[in-house]
Amino acid sequence: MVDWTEKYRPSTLSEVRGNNKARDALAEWAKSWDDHREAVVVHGSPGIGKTSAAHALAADMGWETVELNASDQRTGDVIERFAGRAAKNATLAGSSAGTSTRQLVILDEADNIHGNYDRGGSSAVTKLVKSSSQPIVLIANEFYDMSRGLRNACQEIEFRDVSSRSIVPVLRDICRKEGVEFESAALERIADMNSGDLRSAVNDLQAIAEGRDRITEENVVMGDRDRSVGLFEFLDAVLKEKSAQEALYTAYDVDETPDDLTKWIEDKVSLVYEPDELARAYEFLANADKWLGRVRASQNYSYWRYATDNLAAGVAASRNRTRGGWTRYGGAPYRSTRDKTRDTVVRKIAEKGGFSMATARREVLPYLSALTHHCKPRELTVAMAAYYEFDESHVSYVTGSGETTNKVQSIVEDAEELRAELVEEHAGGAFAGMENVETEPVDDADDGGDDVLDRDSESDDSDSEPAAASDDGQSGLSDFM
Ligand SMILES: Nc1ncnc2c1ncn2[C@@H]1O[C@H](COP(=O)(O)OP(=O)(O)OP(=O)(O)O)[C@@H](O)[C@H]1O
Repeated sequence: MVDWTEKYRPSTLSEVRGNNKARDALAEWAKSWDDHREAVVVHGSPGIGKTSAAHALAADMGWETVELNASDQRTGDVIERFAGRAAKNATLAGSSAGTSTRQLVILDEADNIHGNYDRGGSSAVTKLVKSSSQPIVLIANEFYDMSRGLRNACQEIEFRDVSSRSIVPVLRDICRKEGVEFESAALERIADMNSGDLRSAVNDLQAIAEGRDRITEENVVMGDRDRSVGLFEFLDAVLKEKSAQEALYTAYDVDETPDDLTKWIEDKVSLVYEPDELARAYEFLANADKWLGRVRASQNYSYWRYATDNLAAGVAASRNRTRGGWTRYGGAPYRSTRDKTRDTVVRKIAEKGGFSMATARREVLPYLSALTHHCKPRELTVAMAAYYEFDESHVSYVTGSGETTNKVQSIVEDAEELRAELVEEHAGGAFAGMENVETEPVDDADDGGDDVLDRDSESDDSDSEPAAASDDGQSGLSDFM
């Protein structure tokens, strides 16, 4: 059981489907590199073949590759040394072999440099790009998230989402190689469902084909998706009962984020799986962790999809057989203090706004973080803390500031005052109403002691059902400024 997106990664540019023009431009860039010596940015949505194209290009040109991931490296300094060394090695190798072997430097997540590098990272990369003695391909989702200096220093090639028409032949080739029969309509449907993202189309195909030697259009249709699923039903689906495809769909119906689902599966899989199954499952979990890491580094939540593919379909496909019976799954998996703080913050946001946990986490939290980065503007940070009743640890989590700073403490104090004033002013009104909504203790995440969740308490677990918003629960921070 191997990951088909890896197994069928294009090995030459001609196997990269769709984007013919962009592909030709990339080949042309490489062939003429000696004349212009510029780096190139390849940008476009996740899963459409940018990284594959860079590797395939190197293979076609007979170049070595060095891959750097922007979010892995702490400082621009590291890149400079790393790429400098790569360049030097290449020169040495080239001169000793009497040929000019090139090393293609592939810098992934180039749109994510300022966020994750220490100060100066972006300019260090720009400097590297300008002075490199080796060709560099930068990969990015968002061209305009790169600094202007960096953009100006590079050629630019855009990859567009891959059309269904181009996705279908990729799926067809894989089916033939895997000996899976198919109805054309089934492959067309998979292509359509994945709107331009080849990685997720291939993942879907693998989940659907698991345990089948023929796939029909009917197999592709999602069942009843309009229900919510509890954690233990999800664990049973993945670890014991369901096909890879059904396990994947079940994962979409649990109101938990992929980080939490991954932790649950990691924690419980060994209660059910035998050693050979476990070994395969851990590989998929490692993949899921990789995608979660990319979400954290880039705040690009489209990667969640790939994490879910791995943690649900991949882990389910790692089983040799289905199992029945009842499993004592026990308590919630270990979570760090930071995880618990995050969960409390997300829950408070979900409750105040009437959002699902996933929406609070994916859409609202990043937005609040961006608005109040390092507690600026202060007034807005105070208003936010008042509205959501955040304490110091919550404010510092959201704003990315140190918890014990006087700044955070004084913000929380002011927030408490503001809240008291507003409650008084609006006595009987919306704010006071919210006060009532909040009286029930909804979160036990911060005390660390009683996280234990068992089957009996699952149904009254307040996690999955955020309290309804009060009348104007969605009215926004500006109302309190
Ligand atoms: N254009 C394509 N032709 C053939 N296969 C593709 C193509 N695009 C993606 N794939 C499949 O999807 C997988 C992921 O592609 P790749 O890593 O190149 O995407 P990407 O655009 O670099 O995405 P990301 O920005 O998420 O890294 C490949 O291993 C391959 O299986």
